[in-house]
Amino acid sequence: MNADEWLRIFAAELHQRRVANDAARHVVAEAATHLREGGGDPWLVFGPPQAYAATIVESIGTAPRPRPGPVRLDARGITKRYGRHTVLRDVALTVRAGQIAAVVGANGCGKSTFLRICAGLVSPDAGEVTVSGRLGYCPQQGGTADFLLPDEHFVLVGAGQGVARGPARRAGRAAARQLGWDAQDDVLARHLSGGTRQKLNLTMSTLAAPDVLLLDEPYQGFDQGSYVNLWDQLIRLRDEGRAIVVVTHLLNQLDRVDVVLDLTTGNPGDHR
Ligand SMILES: Nc1ncnc2c1ncn2[C@@H]1O[C@H](COP(=O)(O)OP(=O)(O)OP(=O)(O)O)[C@@H](O)[C@H]1O
Repeated sequence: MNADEWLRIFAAELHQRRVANDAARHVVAEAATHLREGGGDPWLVFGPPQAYAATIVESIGTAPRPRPGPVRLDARGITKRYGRHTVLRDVALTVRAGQIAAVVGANGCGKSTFLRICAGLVSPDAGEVTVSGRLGYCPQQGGTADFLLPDEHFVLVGAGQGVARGPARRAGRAAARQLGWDAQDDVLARHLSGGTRQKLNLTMSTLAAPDVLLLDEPYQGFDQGSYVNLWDQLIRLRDEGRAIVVVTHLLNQLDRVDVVLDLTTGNPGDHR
Protein backbone atom coordinates (compact mmCIF):
# COMPACT_ATOMS: atom_id res chain seq x y z
CA MET A 1 0.00 0.00 0.00
CA ASN A 2 1.50 3.37 -0.97
CA ALA A 3 1.47 6.46 1.28
CA ASP A 4 -1.48 8.11 -0.52
CA GLU A 5 -3.65 5.04 -0.17
CA TRP A 6 -2.67 4.62 3.50
CA LEU A 7 -3.47 8.29 4.20
CA ARG A 8 -6.84 8.02 2.42
CA ILE A 9 -7.88 5.04 4.55
CA PHE A 10 -6.50 6.69 7.69
CA ALA A 11 -8.53 9.88 6.98
CA ALA A 12 -11.67 7.81 6.33
CA GLU A 13 -11.17 5.92 9.60
CA LEU A 14 -10.80 9.14 11.58
CA HIS A 15 -13.97 10.44 9.95
CA GLN A 16 -15.88 7.25 10.75
CA ARG A 17 -14.68 7.38 14.33
CA ARG A 18 -16.07 10.92 14.50
CA VAL A 19 -12.83 12.76 15.10
CA ALA A 20 -13.64 16.47 14.65
CA ASN A 21 -12.86 17.64 11.08
CA ASP A 22 -10.21 20.20 12.04
CA ALA A 23 -8.39 17.77 14.31
CA ALA A 24 -8.54 15.00 11.68
CA ARG A 25 -7.15 17.31 8.99
CA HIS A 26 -4.32 18.29 11.30
CA VAL A 27 -3.43 14.68 12.21
CA VAL A 28 -3.53 13.54 8.56
CA ALA A 29 -1.35 16.48 7.49
CA GLU A 30 1.16 15.61 10.23
CA ALA A 31 1.28 11.97 9.15
CA ALA A 32 1.68 13.02 5.49
CA THR A 33 4.59 15.34 6.37
CA HIS A 34 6.22 12.60 8.43
CA LEU A 35 5.96 10.12 5.57
CA ARG A 36 7.17 12.61 2.98
CA GLU A 37 10.19 13.69 5.00
CA GLY A 38 11.08 10.34 6.56
CA GLY A 39 10.07 8.11 3.63
CA GLY A 40 9.43 4.44 4.28
CA ASP A 41 6.44 2.16 4.14
CA PRO A 42 3.50 3.70 6.12
CA TRP A 43 2.67 0.23 7.48
CA LEU A 44 6.14 0.01 9.02
CA VAL A 45 6.08 3.61 10.27
CA PHE A 46 2.52 3.79 11.67
CA GLY A 47 1.08 0.27 11.36
CA PRO A 48 -2.38 -0.44 9.86
CA PRO A 49 -4.37 2.83 9.31
CA GLN A 50 -7.32 1.45 11.32
CA ALA A 51 -5.14 0.71 14.35
CA TYR A 52 -3.38 4.09 14.15
CA ALA A 53 -6.77 5.84 13.90
CA ALA A 54 -7.91 3.97 17.03
CA THR A 55 -4.79 5.17 18.88
CA ILE A 56 -5.47 8.76 17.78
CA VAL A 57 -9.09 8.53 18.99
CA GLU A 58 -7.87 7.28 22.37
CA SER A 59 -5.59 10.26 22.75
CA ILE A 60 -7.74 13.12 21.38
CA GLY A 61 -11.31 11.83 21.68
CA THR A 62 -14.18 12.36 19.24
CA ALA A 63 -16.57 15.16 18.32
CA PRO A 64 -19.93 14.98 20.10
CA ARG A 65 -22.54 13.28 17.92
CA PRO A 66 -25.61 15.36 17.01
CA ARG A 67 -28.57 14.16 19.07
CA PRO A 68 -31.15 12.11 17.16
CA GLY A 69 -34.06 14.23 15.88
CA PRO A 70 -37.74 13.51 15.32
CA VAL A 71 -39.09 10.08 14.31
CA ARG A 72 -38.78 9.69 10.53
CA LEU A 73 -39.87 6.08 10.12
CA ASP A 74 -42.29 4.24 12.35
CA ALA A 75 -43.31 0.68 11.49
CA ARG A 76 -45.72 -1.05 13.86
CA GLY A 77 -47.26 -4.51 14.01
CA ILE A 78 -46.02 -5.44 10.54
CA THR A 79 -47.23 -8.89 9.53
CA LYS A 80 -46.81 -10.38 6.06
CA ARG A 81 -47.90 -13.78 4.76
CA TYR A 82 -47.18 -15.42 1.45
CA GLY A 83 -49.75 -18.21 1.18
CA ARG A 84 -49.50 -20.16 4.42
CA HIS A 85 -46.00 -18.90 5.13
CA THR A 86 -45.88 -16.04 7.66
CA VAL A 87 -42.72 -14.16 6.74
CA LEU A 88 -43.07 -11.27 9.21
CA ARG A 89 -45.02 -11.36 12.44
CA ASP A 90 -45.79 -8.21 14.39
CA VAL A 91 -42.49 -6.48 13.51
CA ALA A 92 -41.82 -2.96 14.78
CA LEU A 93 -39.07 -0.47 14.03
CA THR A 94 -38.68 3.22 14.86
CA VAL A 95 -35.87 5.30 13.33
CA ARG A 96 -35.20 8.93 14.13
CA ALA A 97 -33.44 11.61 12.10
CA GLY A 98 -29.71 11.11 12.65
CA GLN A 99 -29.89 7.36 13.26
CA ILE A 100 -28.84 4.26 11.33
CA ALA A 101 -30.85 1.07 11.87
CA ALA A 102 -29.52 -2.28 10.67
CA VAL A 103 -31.93 -5.04 9.66
CA VAL A 104 -30.25 -8.40 10.12
CA GLY A 105 -31.21 -12.08 10.18
CA ALA A 106 -30.87 -15.38 8.35
CA ASN A 107 -31.48 -15.79 4.62
CA GLY A 108 -35.19 -15.76 3.88
CA CYS A 109 -36.27 -14.30 7.25
CA GLY A 110 -37.97 -11.36 5.52
CA LYS A 111 -35.44 -8.50 5.51
CA SER A 112 -36.10 -7.43 1.89
CA THR A 113 -39.83 -7.91 2.35
CA PHE A 114 -39.76 -5.63 5.39
CA LEU A 115 -37.81 -2.98 3.49
CA ARG A 116 -40.20 -3.14 0.53
CA ILE A 117 -43.11 -2.69 2.94
CA CYS A 118 -41.36 0.35 4.43
CA ALA A 119 -40.85 1.69 0.88
CA GLY A 120 -44.57 1.25 0.12
CA LEU A 121 -43.87 -1.29 -2.64
CA VAL A 122 -45.51 -4.24 -0.84
CA SER A 123 -48.64 -4.10 1.33
CA PRO A 124 -48.51 -5.72 4.76
CA ASP A 125 -51.35 -8.00 5.87
CA ALA A 126 -51.40 -6.13 9.16
CA GLY A 127 -49.63 -3.13 10.62
CA GLU A 128 -48.73 0.32 9.45
CA VAL A 129 -45.69 2.27 8.30
CA THR A 130 -45.46 6.03 8.74
CA VAL A 131 -42.70 7.89 6.90
CA SER A 132 -42.09 11.53 7.59
CA GLY A 133 -40.31 13.31 4.74
CA ARG A 134 -38.80 12.31 1.43
CA LEU A 135 -37.94 8.65 0.85
CA GLY A 136 -35.00 7.07 -1.00
CA TYR A 137 -34.88 3.32 -1.67
CA CYS A 138 -32.00 1.22 -3.01
CA PRO A 139 -33.19 -2.29 -3.93
CA GLN A 140 -31.02 -5.40 -3.59
CA GLN A 141 -31.19 -6.01 -7.33
CA GLY A 142 -32.50 -4.29 -10.43
CA GLY A 143 -33.41 -0.64 -10.30
CA THR A 144 -31.27 0.38 -13.28
CA ALA A 145 -32.35 0.61 -16.93
CA ASP A 146 -30.08 -1.37 -19.29
CA PHE A 147 -30.20 1.06 -22.20
CA LEU A 148 -29.67 4.32 -20.32
CA LEU A 149 -26.40 6.07 -19.44
CA PRO A 150 -25.68 6.88 -15.77
CA ASP A 151 -26.40 10.58 -16.43
CA GLU A 152 -29.76 9.67 -17.94
CA HIS A 153 -30.62 7.75 -14.77
CA PHE A 154 -29.82 10.82 -12.68
CA VAL A 155 -31.95 13.07 -14.91
CA LEU A 156 -34.86 10.61 -14.77
CA VAL A 157 -34.77 10.28 -10.98
CA GLY A 158 -34.32 14.05 -10.68
CA ALA A 159 -37.40 14.66 -12.84
CA GLY A 160 -39.46 12.45 -10.49
CA GLN A 161 -38.30 14.55 -7.54
CA GLY A 162 -38.65 17.96 -9.19
CA VAL A 163 -34.88 18.44 -9.71
CA ALA A 164 -33.81 20.04 -13.02
CA ARG A 165 -31.55 18.19 -15.50
CA GLY A 166 -28.27 20.02 -14.79
CA PRO A 167 -28.45 19.89 -10.99
CA ALA A 168 -29.60 16.24 -11.10
CA ARG A 169 -26.61 15.31 -13.27
CA ARG A 170 -24.20 17.20 -11.03
CA ALA A 171 -25.67 15.74 -7.82
CA GLY A 172 -25.51 12.21 -9.28
CA ARG A 173 -21.91 12.57 -10.37
CA ALA A 174 -20.89 14.07 -7.01
CA ALA A 175 -22.56 11.24 -5.06
CA ALA A 176 -20.93 8.67 -7.39
CA ARG A 177 -17.51 10.23 -6.83
CA GLN A 178 -17.92 9.70 -3.09
CA LEU A 179 -18.14 5.99 -3.84
CA GLY A 180 -14.96 6.18 -5.90
CA TRP A 181 -16.81 6.00 -9.24
CA ASP A 182 -16.45 8.47 -12.11
CA ALA A 183 -20.00 8.42 -13.50
CA GLN A 184 -19.15 10.60 -16.51
CA ASP A 185 -18.31 7.49 -18.51
CA ASP A 186 -20.39 7.08 -21.66
CA VAL A 187 -21.33 3.51 -20.78
CA LEU A 188 -24.81 2.03 -20.89
CA ALA A 189 -25.97 0.57 -17.58
CA ARG A 190 -26.04 -2.93 -19.04
CA HIS A 191 -22.29 -2.71 -19.71
CA LEU A 192 -21.41 -1.61 -16.16
CA SER A 193 -19.91 -4.19 -13.80
CA GLY A 194 -22.22 -5.59 -11.09
CA GLY A 195 -20.57 -3.50 -8.34
CA THR A 196 -20.73 -0.32 -10.45
CA ARG A 197 -24.39 -0.92 -11.29
CA GLN A 198 -25.02 -1.18 -7.56
CA LYS A 199 -23.21 2.16 -7.11
CA LEU A 200 -25.58 3.61 -9.71
CA ASN A 201 -28.53 2.24 -7.72
CA LEU A 202 -27.20 3.67 -4.50
CA THR A 203 -26.43 7.04 -6.09
CA MET A 204 -29.99 7.28 -7.42
CA SER A 205 -31.44 6.56 -3.97
CA THR A 206 -29.47 9.42 -2.37
CA LEU A 207 -29.88 11.89 -5.26
CA ALA A 208 -32.74 13.98 -3.91
CA ALA A 209 -31.37 14.25 -0.34
CA PRO A 210 -33.96 11.89 1.17
CA ASP A 211 -34.98 12.22 4.83
CA VAL A 212 -35.39 8.45 5.04
CA LEU A 213 -33.00 6.19 3.16
CA LEU A 214 -33.77 2.47 2.79
CA LEU A 215 -30.83 0.37 1.58
CA ASP A 216 -31.10 -3.34 0.82
CA GLU A 217 -27.56 -4.77 1.00
CA PRO A 218 -26.23 -1.77 -0.91
CA TYR A 219 -22.62 -2.94 -0.97
CA GLN A 220 -23.02 -6.09 -3.10
CA GLY A 221 -20.12 -6.41 -5.51
CA PHE A 222 -18.21 -3.52 -3.89
CA ASP A 223 -14.44 -3.79 -3.56
CA GLN A 224 -12.84 -2.97 -0.19
CA GLY A 225 -12.22 0.73 -0.97
CA SER A 226 -15.80 1.29 -2.17
CA TYR A 227 -17.10 -0.46 0.92
CA VAL A 228 -15.14 1.91 3.17
CA ASN A 229 -16.46 4.87 1.10
CA LEU A 230 -20.01 3.59 1.50
CA TRP A 231 -19.83 3.57 5.31
CA ASP A 232 -18.18 6.99 5.19
CA GLN A 233 -21.11 8.24 3.15
CA LEU A 234 -23.72 6.60 5.40
CA ILE A 235 -22.20 8.11 8.53
CA ARG A 236 -22.02 11.52 6.88
CA LEU A 237 -25.67 11.25 5.81
CA ARG A 238 -26.65 10.18 9.31
CA ASP A 239 -24.78 13.09 10.86
CA GLU A 240 -26.61 15.43 8.44
CA GLY A 241 -29.84 14.18 10.04
CA ARG A 242 -31.02 11.46 7.64
CA ALA A 243 -32.74 8.36 9.01
CA ILE A 244 -31.15 5.28 7.42
CA VAL A 245 -32.27 1.66 7.38
CA VAL A 246 -29.74 -0.78 5.98
CA VAL A 247 -30.16 -4.51 5.44
CA THR A 248 -26.85 -6.18 6.14
CA HIS A 249 -25.31 -9.60 6.62
CA LEU A 250 -22.06 -8.10 7.83
CA LEU A 251 -22.40 -8.21 11.59
CA ASN A 252 -18.98 -6.66 12.11
CA GLN A 253 -20.53 -3.33 11.04
CA LEU A 254 -23.09 -3.30 13.83
CA ASP A 255 -20.95 -1.19 16.16
CA ARG A 256 -21.55 1.68 13.73
CA VAL A 257 -25.34 1.63 13.92
CA ASP A 258 -27.83 2.92 16.47
CA VAL A 259 -30.62 0.34 16.29
CA VAL A 260 -30.54 -3.32 15.27
CA LEU A 261 -33.67 -5.14 14.11
CA ASP A 262 -32.97 -8.87 14.13
CA LEU A 263 -35.73 -10.51 12.13
CA THR A 264 -34.62 -13.96 13.24
CA THR A 265 -35.86 -12.99 16.69
CA GLY A 266 -38.10 -10.08 15.61
CA ASN A 267 -36.77 -7.78 18.33
CA PRO A 268 -35.53 -4.29 17.64
CA GLY A 269 -32.99 -3.13 20.18
CA ASP A 270 -31.15 0.06 20.94
CA HIS A 271 -27.60 -0.60 20.05
CA ARG A 272 -25.90 2.27 21.81
N1 LIG B 1 -43.52 -12.24 -3.88
C1 LIG B 1 -43.32 -13.33 -3.11
N2 LIG B 1 -44.14 -14.39 -3.20
C2 LIG B 1 -43.97 -15.48 -2.42
N3 LIG B 1 -42.98 -15.60 -1.50
C3 LIG B 1 -42.14 -14.56 -1.37
C4 LIG B 1 -42.26 -13.39 -2.17
N4 LIG B 1 -41.27 -12.52 -1.82
C5 LIG B 1 -40.56 -13.15 -0.85
N5 LIG B 1 -41.08 -14.37 -0.59
C6 LIG B 1 -40.61 -15.31 0.42
O1 LIG B 1 -40.55 -14.62 1.66
C7 LIG B 1 -39.41 -15.05 2.40
C8 LIG B 1 -38.59 -13.83 2.77
O2 LIG B 1 -37.95 -13.30 1.60
P1 LIG B 1 -36.99 -12.03 1.68
O3 LIG B 1 -36.42 -11.84 0.32
O4 LIG B 1 -37.70 -10.92 2.30
O5 LIG B 1 -35.87 -12.58 2.68
P2 LIG B 1 -34.44 -11.96 3.07
O6 LIG B 1 -34.33 -12.05 4.55
O7 LIG B 1 -34.28 -10.62 2.45
O8 LIG B 1 -33.44 -13.00 2.38
P3 LIG B 1 -31.89 -12.86 1.94
O9 LIG B 1 -31.06 -12.75 3.18
O10 LIG B 1 -31.64 -14.16 1.23
O11 LIG B 1 -31.78 -11.67 1.01
C9 LIG B 1 -38.69 -16.07 1.55
O12 LIG B 1 -39.08 -17.36 1.96
C10 LIG B 1 -39.18 -15.77 0.16
O13 LIG B 1 -39.16 -16.92 -0.63
